[in-house]
Amino acid sequence: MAWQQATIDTDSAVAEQFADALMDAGCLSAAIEDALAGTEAEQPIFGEPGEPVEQMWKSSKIIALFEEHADLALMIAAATTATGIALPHYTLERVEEQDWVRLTQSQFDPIRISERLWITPTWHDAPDANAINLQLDPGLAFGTGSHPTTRLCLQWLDANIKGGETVLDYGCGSGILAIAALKLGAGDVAGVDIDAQAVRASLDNAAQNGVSGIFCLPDATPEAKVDVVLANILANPLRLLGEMLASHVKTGGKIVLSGILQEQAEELSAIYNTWFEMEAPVFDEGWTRLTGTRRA
Ligand SMILES: C[S@@+](CC[C@H](N)C(=O)[O-])C[C@H]1O[C@@H](n2cnc3c(N)ncnc32)[C@H](O)[C@@H]1O
Repeated sequence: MAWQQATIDTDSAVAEQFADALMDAGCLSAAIEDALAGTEAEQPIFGEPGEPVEQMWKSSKIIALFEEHADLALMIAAATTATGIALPHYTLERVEEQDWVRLTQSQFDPIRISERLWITPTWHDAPDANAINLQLDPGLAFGTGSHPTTRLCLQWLDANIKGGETVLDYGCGSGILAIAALKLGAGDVAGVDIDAQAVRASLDNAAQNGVSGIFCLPDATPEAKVDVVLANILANPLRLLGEMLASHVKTGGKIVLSGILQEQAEELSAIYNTWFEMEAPVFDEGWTRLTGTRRA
C-alpha cells in the first residue's frame, strides 16, 4: 500500500481554513507546520496557559496525505473553490508503506544525561551497562529526557542527590525526575500531577525501572516537608504555586524549577526569593533552571 503526500505552501493566516477544506474534499490527514522548520529561521511557538501568545508561524506549509489513486489535483482545486483561496504552489511525493513502529522507534535513541546517567528506550540495549540506566519509552505523559527543561532537572539531580534525600516531584508527567531521583539513591520520593494519565504512566514507569514511590493527584500530595522539591511545569503555574511549593520544603532544603523561558527567569527568581535564597539561573536552549535554598 502507498499514499500520495502533497506539501502545500500557504499563507499562515489561511492555513487552518485551507487544511479543513482539504479534509472536507477527502484527504486523509492535513497537518500545518512551520515552513522554515529545520532552518536557522525556525520559529518555536510555546503555549503558556493564561498568557497571550502568537499561535501562527510567519510562513506555513500543509502536509496533506491522500489515498494512492485519489485525484489529488481535483481535491486541491475543490478546497480552493470552497475557501476562495488562490491555487497554492505544491509539490508531490509518493509515500510507501513502512514499518511505522520501527520507524518511530528509530527516532528515539538513548540519551546521555551525564557521565553515569542514561535514559534508554526499552527496545534499545543500554549503551553503558555499568551506568545508571533509566528505561523510559515515549508515551502520553511528558518527559522522555529529550526536552531541555527535563534535562536541566536531571542534571541537577545527578549532581546533587547523594543518598537518602526525600523528594517531591510536582508535575511529574512520565515520572522521569522522581524515578531518576530514586535510581540515584534518594529516599522517599513522591510525584504529583493534575493529569490522571500522568499518574498512571509514572506508576508504570517506576515499576518498569524496579523502583517505587508515591504517585498521586494534587489533593493527595503527602504533607511531610522534604529535602528537595522539583517542579518542571511552566512559568504561569509556577507563579501561582510558589507558596504551596515552598511550604513543602524543609528549612535548608532545595527548590528546583524548570519550564521557564529565559526571558521569564528574572521575574520568577524574584517571586521565589520570597522563600528561598536563589542561585544564578542555568540556561539550555532558551529554557531556564532556577534553584534556591529554603530560608527558615
Ligand atoms: C513539562 S511536564 C514535566 C514532566 C516531567 N516532570 C519532566 O520533567 O519531564 C509538566 C507536567 O506538569 C503537570 N502540571 C501542570 N500544571 C500542574 C499543576 N498545577 N499541578 C500539578 N501538575 C501540573 C502537567 O500535567 C505535566 O505532566
